Amino acid sequence: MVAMVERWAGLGSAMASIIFLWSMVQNHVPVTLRLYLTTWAAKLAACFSPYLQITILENSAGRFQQSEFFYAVEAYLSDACASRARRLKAELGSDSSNLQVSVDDHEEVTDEFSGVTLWWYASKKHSKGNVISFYPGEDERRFYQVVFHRSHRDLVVGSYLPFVLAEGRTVIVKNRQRRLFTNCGGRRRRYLRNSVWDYVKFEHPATFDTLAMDTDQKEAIMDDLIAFKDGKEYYTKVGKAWKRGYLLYGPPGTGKSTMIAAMANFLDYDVYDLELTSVKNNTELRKLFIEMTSKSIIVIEDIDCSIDLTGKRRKGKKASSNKDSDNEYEADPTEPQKDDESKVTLSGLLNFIDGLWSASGGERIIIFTTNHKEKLDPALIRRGRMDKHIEMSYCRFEGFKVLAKNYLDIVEHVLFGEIQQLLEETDMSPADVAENLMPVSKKKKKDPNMCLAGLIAALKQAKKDAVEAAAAAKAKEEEEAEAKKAKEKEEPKEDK
Ligand SMILES: Nc1ncnc2c1ncn2[C@@H]1O[C@H](COP(=O)(O)OP(=O)(O)OP(=O)(O)O)[C@@H](O)[C@H]1O
Repeated sequence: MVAMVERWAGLGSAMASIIFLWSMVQNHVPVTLRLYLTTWAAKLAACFSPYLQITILENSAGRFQQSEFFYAVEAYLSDACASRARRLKAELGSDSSNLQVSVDDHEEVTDEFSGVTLWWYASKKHSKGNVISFYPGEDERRFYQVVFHRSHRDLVVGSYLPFVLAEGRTVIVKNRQRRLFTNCGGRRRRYLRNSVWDYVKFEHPATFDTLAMDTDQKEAIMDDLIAFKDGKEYYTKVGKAWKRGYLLYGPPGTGKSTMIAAMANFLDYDVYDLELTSVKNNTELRKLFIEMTSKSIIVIEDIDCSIDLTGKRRKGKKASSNKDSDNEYEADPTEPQKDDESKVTLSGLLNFIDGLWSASGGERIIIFTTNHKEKLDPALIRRGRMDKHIEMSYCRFEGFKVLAKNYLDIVEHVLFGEIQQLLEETDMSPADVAENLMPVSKKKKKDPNMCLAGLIAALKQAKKDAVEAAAAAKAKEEEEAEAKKAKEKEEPKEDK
């Protein structure tokens, strides 16, 4: 042991002499030659070094996929080694009271495995060349490196790294903080995060229990989701990409967005809210798809408003916040019209839904929502693309009972009979029913009688309005028929 120490001390003084000489020489050597010598010195040092290093990049497959191994390492180090690091970063965990502390970038930490010491460190690399950059930018790739003695190579590759992967996965599941991604966030924020997506924590509380819907329909959807989630082997066996499409259609306020949140909570998936009107062209769309992770739900709301079914994207903003006019877009007259190559097209969208890109990563659900199913191109919603079409409809008694439990904590009431009768005769959305069950004052909150009486009044009013609207429509129809008849009578006279 002493001899070994002496040998290392000798080596240390030799190194000190070399460094001293090098500092003297480099002032008199041209820059190009200096770079050349530095590169060779690094290569030489690597050859003689008794240590090996393994790099784990954040992006694998040429940047197209985020590496699961990288995130497993990140989670493992945070959990197992963070206590030994000097510089840490802290973030809020899955519930806001849960603080997650992890190792900061450019920090080195040690780990022990079967009596062997390993050194980990995190850094960033510039994609164009070998320059290590310490500033956030679009072309930076994060990576972890583990350094160990070459005699432990088999142990590290065969046992340690698989151990890190398994432990990291467990930590990820434990700390999983689901995210709601959007492509509408500020460009600057996305740039700083080095991603085309911006995100916030996904916190929607909806579940299938709180969803007002026919019980059988609800159970069928949950069964379908479970079959999908557990279906990896099945999809591989039949040679299909592991993805599933759902079309949610129905009038405004019937719970399409709520259903998406319930699905995400049920499956424990992230949600990507894709706003097509903010996507410049098919190339940008491809980039967005590539950067989505697996175990995610991709949502395109009001699909009939985003894509012109002749294949061209509509431009401009929503004309009004009025639900009934949600499908209308006004062209911006100040903006010059661009040619088709600079737009997202229907065929571009279809390519990414069922093209090769959609298969990378797997375990993805794609959901379209619309208030007007009949306006959609059959190609867009055919089975295989949108595998399941789910109608979200007006509130009936079964749905109402769920809302009464959610909002008033009651499962029975003397007024339920009258409400059931009215709900069968009137089309009212669950959103409107829920609105009537919401407390408007402290007093009303304590009194379900008042809420239910208010709902009965609203249902009666809605029924009356519907009868009047139907009578007015009928009268108009009759008037038009009369006018047509009168015109037909007059026309032969004129001919004479
Ligand atoms: N089926 C439902 N079950 C429980 N709550 C519902 C349901 N439908 C609507 N709601 C309530 O109404 C609100 C609006 O519903 P939601 O946004 O899900 O409707 P939507 O069908 O997506 O509407 P739009 O077509 O206008 O986007 C929700 O926040 C929720 O509180």
